[in-house]
Amino acid sequence: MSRETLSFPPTSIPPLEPYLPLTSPSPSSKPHLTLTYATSLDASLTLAPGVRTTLSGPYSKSMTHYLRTRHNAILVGCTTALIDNPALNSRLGSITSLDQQPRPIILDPKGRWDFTEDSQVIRLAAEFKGKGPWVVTKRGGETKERGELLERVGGKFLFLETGEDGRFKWGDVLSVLGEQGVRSVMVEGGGEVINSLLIDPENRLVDSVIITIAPTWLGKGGVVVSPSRQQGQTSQLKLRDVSWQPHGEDVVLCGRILRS
Ligand SMILES: NC(=O)C1=CN([C@@H]2O[C@H](COP(=O)(O)OP(=O)(O)OC[C@H]3O[C@@H](n4cnc5c(N)ncnc54)[C@H](OP(=O)(O)O)[C@@H]3O)[C@@H](O)[C@H]2O)C=CC1
Ligand SMILES: Nc1nc(O)c(N)c(N[C@@H]2O[C@H](COP(=O)(O)O)[C@@H](O)[C@H]2O)n1
Repeated sequence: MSRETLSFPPTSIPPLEPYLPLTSPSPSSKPHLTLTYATSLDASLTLAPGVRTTLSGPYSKSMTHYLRTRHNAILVGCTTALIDNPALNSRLGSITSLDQQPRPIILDPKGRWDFTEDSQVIRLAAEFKGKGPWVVTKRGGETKERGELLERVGGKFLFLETGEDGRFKWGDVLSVLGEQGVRSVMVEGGGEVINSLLIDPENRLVDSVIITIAPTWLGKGGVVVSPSRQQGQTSQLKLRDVSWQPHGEDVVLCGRILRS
């Protein structure tokens, strides 16, 4: 149960601002995509598959909750939804209206996320402490009962086709969210989601990255951010416009992907 109340100091906002979505974006453009996650010094998101690991300290955690208020939507893969049972809302004490909460989006092509009314994200939506989730699935990935539960809390299923690899194209995901009025998406993870976005061949999907680096090594065997190199790839995937900010004992790295 998440009953905490967080605060983020206004003085910490200006360094993040250049990497955040515009407050009045053009409705015709692709939604702004911010890739944001917490990592260990050895690029792990979690100690082992199937495990939730806390990496962010209290200051960077508050920053994440501020970022959540600055995006229309927050997206995770269904394994993260299954393992973490996340809240996916913002617990900043300054929030006064549901409009300030991001829309949780779960990528779940096969309907593996077995949510019930006790799932955190559903419960919080029922209590108006977060928005009802949108579950992006393939036809057949939905059930009537789950559809009704989503509707009761203001969520819904969105349907997309997958490719032969069983995956949605990221461009299609962003298009369907754009059609629903979403102008900015904060992608939190997990590993597969992040790595697949980073191997997008033209690097046109990710607008900015905001990464919390915790002063810890998790060791081998975790879920790691390390995108597969494309066949014949010799260039590095680099960031530009980089800035670093300390948040307690963590360091927050902001940047934009350098396009070759
Ligand atoms: N430190 C941090 O900041 C964060 C840590 N985490 C951690 O990450 C771990 C989970 O990561 P991981 O195991 O890699 O799983 P993910 O959360 O990335 O989910 C992967 C699943 O999501 C679905 N999916 C992902 N991309 C697509 C796509 N393009 N099209 C269709 N479906 C897609 C697939 O479901 P299917 O297989 O059913 O097709 C896939 O197996 C957890 O332990 C969690 O705690 C998560 C977020 C942030
Ligand atoms: N920023 C950040 N730091 C960590 O240490 C984390 N483990 C995560 N995980 C992500 O946050 C979600 C949990 O959110 P709630 O607190 O339940 O709202 C989790 O599902 C990951 O996406 N993030």
